[in-house]
Amino acid sequence: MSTTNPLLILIFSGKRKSGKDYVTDLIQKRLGAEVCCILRLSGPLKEQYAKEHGLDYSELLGAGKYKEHYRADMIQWGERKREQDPGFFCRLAIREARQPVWIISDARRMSDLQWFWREFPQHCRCVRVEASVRTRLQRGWTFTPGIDDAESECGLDQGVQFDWIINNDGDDNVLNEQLRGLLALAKEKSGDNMDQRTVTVNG
Ligand SMILES: Nc1ncnc2c1ncn2[C@@H]1O[C@H](COP(=O)(O)OP(=O)(O)O)[C@@H](O)[C@H]1O
Ligand SMILES: C[C@@](O)(CCOP(=O)(O)OP(=O)(O)O)CC(=O)O
Repeated sequence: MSTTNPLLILIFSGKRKSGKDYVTDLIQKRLGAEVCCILRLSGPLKEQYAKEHGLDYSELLGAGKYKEHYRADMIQWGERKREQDPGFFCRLAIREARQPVWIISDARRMSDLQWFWREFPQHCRCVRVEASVRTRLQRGWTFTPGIDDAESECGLDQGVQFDWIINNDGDDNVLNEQLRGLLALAKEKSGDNMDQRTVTVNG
């Protein structure tokens, strides 16, 4: 499989409603869509799951009850797929990425991190988005047994050396201040030599 070689891969994880989408959207706005793309591992997962089960993919992408109705089964289905092929969703997620900076907005499992580190050892950085339970509750989160205490939500709670931990409880000023280092690195990398950015992904 041929793809375009990234210069930086920012791999984001965090609990539900910690603000991963909010923070990654903000970073993409700062860098511009030609420089930075947002890739979701859950995108191809939902697409394949919908195909195999005769479901509505666009409804699964939404934030409504439809996705929640299928979430537990989707998690289990995705885990079975990953057991057979740990890179399955990672490869699908990056297939159309052309920008120099990639944001993976929803890493959940060690196998996802390991796949990226193995394929792109020079380019990966891990970022954790954190928000308090109180903030997450205000954003509409409710604890769901079988989901919030399972690997899908807790798989990266331990054992990862994060390059940045972003606290997302405050206002945009607090957030912007914490993103300075990360944005500076992305600008530095994407300003680097952008030649020879074609690579073959095997795993
Ligand atoms: N710093 C913030 N300021 C204002 N609203 C935020 C902030 N972070 C997240 N939100 C809001 O909280 C909700 C959950 O955030 P989201 O990014 O979807 O979380 P996650 O992707 O981690 O589940 C969204 O409605 C989002 O707009
Ligand atoms: C089956 C999932 O991929 C569903 C993920 O759906 P979203 O990516 O929409 O996640 P939330 O922000 O938590 O609502 C989870 C997994 O185990 O891979």
